[in-house]
Amino acid sequence: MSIIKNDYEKMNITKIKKAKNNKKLTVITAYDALFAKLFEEIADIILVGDSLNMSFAGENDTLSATLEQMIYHTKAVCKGAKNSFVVMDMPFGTYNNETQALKNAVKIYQETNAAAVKVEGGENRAHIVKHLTLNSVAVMGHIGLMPQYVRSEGGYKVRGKTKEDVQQLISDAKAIEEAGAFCLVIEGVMSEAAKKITEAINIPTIGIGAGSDTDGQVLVWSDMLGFFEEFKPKFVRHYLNGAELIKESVNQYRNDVQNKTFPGKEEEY
Ligand SMILES: Nc1nc(=O)c2c([nH]1)NC[C@@H]1CN(c3ccc(C(=O)N[C@@H](CCC(=O)O)C(=O)O)cc3)CN21
Ligand SMILES: CC(C)C(=O)C(=O)O
Ligand SMILES: [Mg+2]
Repeated sequence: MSIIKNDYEKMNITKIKKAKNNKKLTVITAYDALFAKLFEEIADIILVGDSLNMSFAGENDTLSATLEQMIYHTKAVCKGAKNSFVVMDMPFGTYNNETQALKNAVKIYQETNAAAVKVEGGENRAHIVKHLTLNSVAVMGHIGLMPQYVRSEGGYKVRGKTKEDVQQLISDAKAIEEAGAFCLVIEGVMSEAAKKITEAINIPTIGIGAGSDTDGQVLVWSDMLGFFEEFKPKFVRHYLNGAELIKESVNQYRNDVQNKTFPGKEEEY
């Protein structure tokens, strides 16, 4: 434990809100119990992102992730990180209207220990966020580049490049705050715009590809640890050469098997 220097404290909504203009929030994704346990006492929030559809399931985008799959992974993450504030992404198509969104959010609360859900959308979806928060569901918003819109938008596009778009993003952020969200992810937004959005609202913003002026940062665990070799957008920093280290180790294992040095005497019964 001694090598990990941190001031970990168990998170709750009140503490997260107080982090605005205070301590930067560190958010990381997790998809299973083993990794969730490793992140538990370091990250402020663990996100079970629908990015798992790409980095876990090998699909090309997040759209085919199902509610059942997300619940399965969220259960595993909550088991591994019992003390963490866990947020689950509501997958594409599970919050198209108020009634459907609430029904699915209640199912998430009934079947997992997630503390909150995350939904993508700005002004256009604020009424859905409002319906959830009015019914006691804690909601993290997500604006800017919204991966669940990739097919309808025809790609991933960095936002906030024009005055008009910056104004739209600020309106989106305000609408989501007004709807009762406790926190807001800003993804793929020009840094200057993300700064303006952060200044325009009173709930903490969590950036990914949105510069350093948000109230926190989020990264996908397999990106930042270098396990997802094909995915290296500009905003990812590799803190570990995961893929390289794993391939070297498995290669070593194969060599040991082939030259019969594994198992050794001390590994036998
Ligand atoms: N593993 C993983 N990490 C993520 O960060 C992530 C996912 N999956 N899945 C869901 C979304 C998809 N994300 C993406 C996907 C592609 C780009 C991308 O192509 N970015 C371009 C910039 C595009 C532009 O300039 O308009 C890049 O080259 O960085 C960015 C974010 C972020 N999210
Ligand atoms: C990248 C984060 C914000 C996310 O939504 C995900 O992991 O699905
Ligand atoms: Mg997501």
